[in-house]
Amino acid sequence: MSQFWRPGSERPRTRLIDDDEGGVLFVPAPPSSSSSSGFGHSSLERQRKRLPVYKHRDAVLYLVEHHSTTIVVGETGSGKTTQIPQYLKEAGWAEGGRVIACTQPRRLAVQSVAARVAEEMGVKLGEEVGYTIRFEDVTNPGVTMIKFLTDGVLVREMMDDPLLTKYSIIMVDEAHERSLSTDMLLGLLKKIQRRRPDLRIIISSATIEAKSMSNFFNIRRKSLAQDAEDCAPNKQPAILSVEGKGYAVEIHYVEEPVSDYLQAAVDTVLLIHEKEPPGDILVFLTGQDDIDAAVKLLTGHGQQYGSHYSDLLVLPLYSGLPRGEQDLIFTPTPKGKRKVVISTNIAETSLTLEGVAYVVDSGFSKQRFYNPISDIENLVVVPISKASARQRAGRAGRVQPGKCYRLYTEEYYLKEMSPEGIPEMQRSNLVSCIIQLKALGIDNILGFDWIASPAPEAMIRALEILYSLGIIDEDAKLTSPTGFQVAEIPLDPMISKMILSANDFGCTEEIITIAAVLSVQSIWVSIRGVKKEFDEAKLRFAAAEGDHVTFLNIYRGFLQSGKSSQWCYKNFINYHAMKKVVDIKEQLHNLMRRLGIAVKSCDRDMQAVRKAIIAGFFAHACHLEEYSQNGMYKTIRSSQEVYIHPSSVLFRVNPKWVVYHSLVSTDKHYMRNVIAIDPSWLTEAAPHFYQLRQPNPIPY
Ligand SMILES: Nc1ncnc2c1ncn2[C@@H]1O[C@H](COP(=O)(O)OP(=O)(O)OP(=O)(O)O)[C@@H](O)[C@H]1O
Repeated sequence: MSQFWRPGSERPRTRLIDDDEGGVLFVPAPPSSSSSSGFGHSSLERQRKRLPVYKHRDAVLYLVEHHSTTIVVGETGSGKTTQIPQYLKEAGWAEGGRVIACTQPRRLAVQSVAARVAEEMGVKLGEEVGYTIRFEDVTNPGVTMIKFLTDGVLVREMMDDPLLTKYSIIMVDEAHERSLSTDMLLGLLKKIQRRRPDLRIIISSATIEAKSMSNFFNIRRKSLAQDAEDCAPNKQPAILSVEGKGYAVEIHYVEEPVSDYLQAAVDTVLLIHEKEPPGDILVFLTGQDDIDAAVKLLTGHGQQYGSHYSDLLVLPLYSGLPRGEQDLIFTPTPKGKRKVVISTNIAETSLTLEGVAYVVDSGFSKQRFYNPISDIENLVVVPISKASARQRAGRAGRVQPGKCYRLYTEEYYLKEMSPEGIPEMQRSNLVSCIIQLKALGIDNILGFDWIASPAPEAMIRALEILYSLGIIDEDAKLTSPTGFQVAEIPLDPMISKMILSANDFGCTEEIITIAAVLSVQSIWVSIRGVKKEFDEAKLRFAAAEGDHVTFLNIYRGFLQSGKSSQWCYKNFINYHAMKKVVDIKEQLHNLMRRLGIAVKSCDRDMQAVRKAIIAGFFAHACHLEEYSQNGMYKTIRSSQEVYIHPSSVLFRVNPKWVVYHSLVSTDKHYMRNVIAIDPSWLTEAAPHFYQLRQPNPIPY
């Protein structure tokens, strides 16, 4: 603790938010504002007019009218996301049944921003303002004028409507995040623009490199005369810089690098609580493990040191957290309490948490890195970029002045931190992305107009996997019907292939249940301090075949209980997750109907179920090392050392042959959701794959 600056304990080295050249971008705070919720429409109207973007309303509308693409760069909290869609609606861009779309990389942001805009417009969410995320559509076709959605959902919509004809304007928000779907979307939108001169695109962010984005969208004109004839807008992108920001955010840096960012974050929270005036705290850590540890330390502190610290209301936030628990971060902080939200970078962009006055930034995040040689995706803790650091600081100062405590030195920030992160496209498994592009008729994936090209090795590996699954043929074209059907299912291609194969084994009913469970993060609720009871509850459902069959037992139990929340509570099962499973299953049912596949049950023939799982996941087969004392397996495909995850019902059971759903890597590679198999089923399901991959036959 002593090695870093203590807030309030000595004179802080304070910087106002500065740009990379050290110039001060601080703009005096507007007159004090009140919080929104519970306030009347006119108060919200006043708040809207105080936002920096309001002064640029006419400029936004002018540029959008006259340019195919407009790039809007404006400080965090300046009002881009919530205001621009409303200006466009007011200017008539949603008339005649047209819709204004605004995409976000994250589901949580989609939901919260849509709710805010509906509130500002005084309408019910799901009517004039709605949102769509995977498996959740809160819109009313024909009524919804402003629609928030994830960029992934918009790409998927193109399968039914390749030119996205219902949209007059598509605003790609937080484009700096460069998620896989954002990059795909940008390339696709550029293609659509050529066919739809009426479509307008807005790219917005606080931290985007506007010039390179503008170069990407700079479509060469046919000729000025031709343009005039087409009444086409100017194809050269316009760049609008929204000057000004909401409230001041003081940035504090540590004097010396910290050796343990988790402990430093906890200490900083305690010091803020001790020394600083009321205001909630938002802490950025890397993942669930870190977050759980910090929650434990902070709540433990409260119990140990009494009333002052027990004023802290500590809440975790990560994508795997059930919806009900995520929603707690938006509820007003009870009087006399200070909320501490400990989050992954899920809260880094777009979110406004009303009470937050302090941000603690660890300087790290967890990112996926895919290794195409081993076909393993690792979650790695890496330093964040400057763009992320500025976004994190921007979560303070939205409804009141704020402070951001960076747990790294100013010198590090200025001299060593990279300006932007690596686009997800260049560190991801590309299987899903390739299927989607192929389904949209883009066969030459390498020749696609990427804003940053993906690695050729990852591309080759993805094509190999798709070929082995029978989703593409020798010419790398989608197979019919399998390839086209897989593309229709909004799930990982291996799961989609498993669902389609279930038809051959007469167990589609069971397999779509399993697919639905695999689509929610976790159906268990693990409560600290009751491990024994939790393990006992798990055992009540455990199936010798493995986790997937265990899920079927739980699902059956839930239905037999009449979908009771009490039953869930008693069995440590997450009620919200189970409701979601029922909902997703229903949607998969409808999808099967659309694909002309009858949903049949195999009536507890678990061999059929396991064979269907293998049809999708044969590439994830592993064999227990013969003399292994510690449950070490090797993947058949690349001889990687892997272990069964302790959360699996097969943990310590260690069947000889298994197939897993996914790997998580911490100190070791752990298999999550594991099923025991007979090795002969592998060659039965994928003889081509095992001949190709396995020069020495599998040792039966
Ligand atoms: N849920 C909310 N409650 C209270 N105020 C809100 C809420 N959402 C937005 N605001 C207010 O509107 C302002 C603008 O938010 P908006 O999300 O439009 O900004 P932005 O420029 O898109 O920021 P970012 O780049 O961080 O996403 C916030 O700074 C805040 O003052």
